[in-house]
Amino acid sequence: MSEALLNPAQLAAVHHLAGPCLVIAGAGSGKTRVITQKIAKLLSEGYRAKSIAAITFTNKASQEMRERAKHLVGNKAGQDLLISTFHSLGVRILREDGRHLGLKEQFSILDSDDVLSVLRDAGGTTDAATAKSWQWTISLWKNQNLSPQQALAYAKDDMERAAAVVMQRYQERLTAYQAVDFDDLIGMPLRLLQTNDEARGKWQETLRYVLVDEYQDTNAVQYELLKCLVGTRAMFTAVGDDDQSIYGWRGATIENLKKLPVDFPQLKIIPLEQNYRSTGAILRAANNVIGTNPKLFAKTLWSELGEGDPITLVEADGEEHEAERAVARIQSIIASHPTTKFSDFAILYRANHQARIFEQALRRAEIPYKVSGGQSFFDKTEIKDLCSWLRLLVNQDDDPAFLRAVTTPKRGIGHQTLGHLSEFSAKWKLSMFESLFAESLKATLSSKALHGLHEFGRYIVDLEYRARHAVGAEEGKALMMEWLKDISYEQHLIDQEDNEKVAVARWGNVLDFVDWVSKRCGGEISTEGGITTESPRQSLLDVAQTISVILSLAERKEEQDQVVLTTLHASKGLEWPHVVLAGVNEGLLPFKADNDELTPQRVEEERRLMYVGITRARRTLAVSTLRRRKKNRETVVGVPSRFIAEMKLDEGLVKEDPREKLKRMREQFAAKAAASAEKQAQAAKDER
Ligand SMILES: Nc1ncnc2c1ncn2[C@@H]1O[C@H](COP(=O)(O)OP(=O)(O)OP(=O)(O)O)[C@@H](O)[C@H]1O
Ligand SMILES: [Mg+2]
Repeated sequence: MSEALLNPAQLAAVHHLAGPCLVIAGAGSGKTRVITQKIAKLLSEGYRAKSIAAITFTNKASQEMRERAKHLVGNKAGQDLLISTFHSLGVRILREDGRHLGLKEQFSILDSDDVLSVLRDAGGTTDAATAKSWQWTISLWKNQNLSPQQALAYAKDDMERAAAVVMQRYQERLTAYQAVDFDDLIGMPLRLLQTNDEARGKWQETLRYVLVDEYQDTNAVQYELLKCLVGTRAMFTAVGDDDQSIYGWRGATIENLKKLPVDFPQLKIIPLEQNYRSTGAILRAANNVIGTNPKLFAKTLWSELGEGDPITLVEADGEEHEAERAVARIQSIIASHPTTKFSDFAILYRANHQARIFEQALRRAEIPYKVSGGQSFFDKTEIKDLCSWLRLLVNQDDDPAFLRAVTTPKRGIGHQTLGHLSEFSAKWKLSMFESLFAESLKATLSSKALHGLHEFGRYIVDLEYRARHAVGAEEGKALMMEWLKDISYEQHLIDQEDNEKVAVARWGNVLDFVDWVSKRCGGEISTEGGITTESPRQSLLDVAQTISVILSLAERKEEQDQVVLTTLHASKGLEWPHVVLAGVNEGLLPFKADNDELTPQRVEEERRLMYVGITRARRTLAVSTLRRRKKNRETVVGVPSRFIAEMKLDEGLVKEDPREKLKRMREQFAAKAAASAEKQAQAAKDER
């Protein structure tokens, strides 16, 4: 990549080295590209790699930027660049110079759970909700750079005053533990640089040039830190888009954009107007939506990529139907454009919990995917626990599954016993399960231990028998519930979790899993657009077999070619050729909790989120909305999001006709799968 691939405005931003520079421009206009190119420019101007700091919003974005930089400037220089988030830069400053604040080099960093437990302790409460609300409030204060004393003065009611008092005690405890929380990773370096001339001089000398991506989502403390780092030399470039400011709820403030020209009168502001990412249809929809918000910086964004495909509106009957339609869309696009990869697709949603149904549908279709910026349903501890049992039913020689099942929930079989069993099985080349009933095992184990193991073994054999004969949804479900009761799994979750709410949520996941599995036992009858497909009823063991295969496929595939599932927040800065925006309904996007008020400011931030979502798409965009949706386990009527009307799709819209599309898709996909199987068979033959 060379500078030839920059337009004049981008070039101006890259070449402006005389002072501070702000690139303010819409999505996909090449702001991030300006940053990487500017790094190359700085190196060519004689800046040392170690003296250039580029600050990104997430760790993942840092990694990507480093890769791109290496590509441009070579591995050595690429490695030496200081590319990090504000937080990891903060860690670095504190490790080197935290001693001026009384911090040892090896201080610890508390994660959110640690913070909660310190807060419970400091505030003398066991109530999780109270501790959470303190955590939230204290974090917001810290992001506004308020000390506990200032917070107390600032507190506007009894609740806030209580939080400020807890904040004081919380801070004292952190000092005593030599620990810092995430907010301190910004706040403490700032305090250090503001109060210690030597440290400030050192860091200003070390970092000769600073570049900041996603500037619109910095908070007040980060801005102050940036100011301290660049000092009066003010050698920095910030790039951002006020229309993509989506972290206001976490204390990010658009004020930082307004302050910049005031604090740095010599600031050069460069707008970019050409969008290189999206087709005309997508860009128009994005501009229409964001046009509804009040403007901070006027912007025009145009694209040379042509009108492209119209945007597809999908109206789904419910969440499962929505997921099926998304899967069908992926299959259909791949079938008609054979060079398309799975990694060309992203499914974006507002809230993490929306991922699960998509995961299940993708698994069923054997499409590889990864859940980014959140945990996969199938990676949740409770689901992995249950899957280990199912795997063991299918294949008793699966040692890892055996080990997990025999210890989850705990049944008095200790590590020592299992250690002996493992040695024994290795010696005799048996699986652990096979070893259970070996005569000679008696010699190595106490009769109590042996009894426990035998009991477990017999239970598995019996459960396998019953699973083989539990055919259909009702029987499958009944057997699973019986099994969970036999092993007291719900109690196990309660014992494991201090927090009752979490235990209840985990049990809820278990029930969802039971529903999902038993539905498979029932055989599926799905009717879409007049086509009815029916798969036969199966036994629980058959379904367990399919799940085992799917699980092992998923484990093997640590590959790159995967559909991405991610929240809108985590999708910032990224792009995909094909995007599905899911659950575009009132209540979901804009999001509204039951006792929550949707203020105009909130709607504006949600609208920016919608804008971020639309602008991730390069070639095709499907917006899907639910006619009925689940809310607190009840089904309610789904109202399309106001943002759909704001897209003004009238001319450029197709409504997906499920009947035609589905039929065509199934035929194409089947033909393609058959051709590929044939090719593989031929290749195997040739090899022989
Ligand atoms: N001058 C250019 N010529 C061709 N392609 C470009 C040019 N500038 C940027 N691009 C491409 O356009 C796409 C968007 O660029 P980039 O990600 O830098 O935009 P951005 O402004 O940072 O977007 P976002 O606001 O979403 O973060 C990328 O695929 C990038 O490689
Ligand atoms: Mg970007």
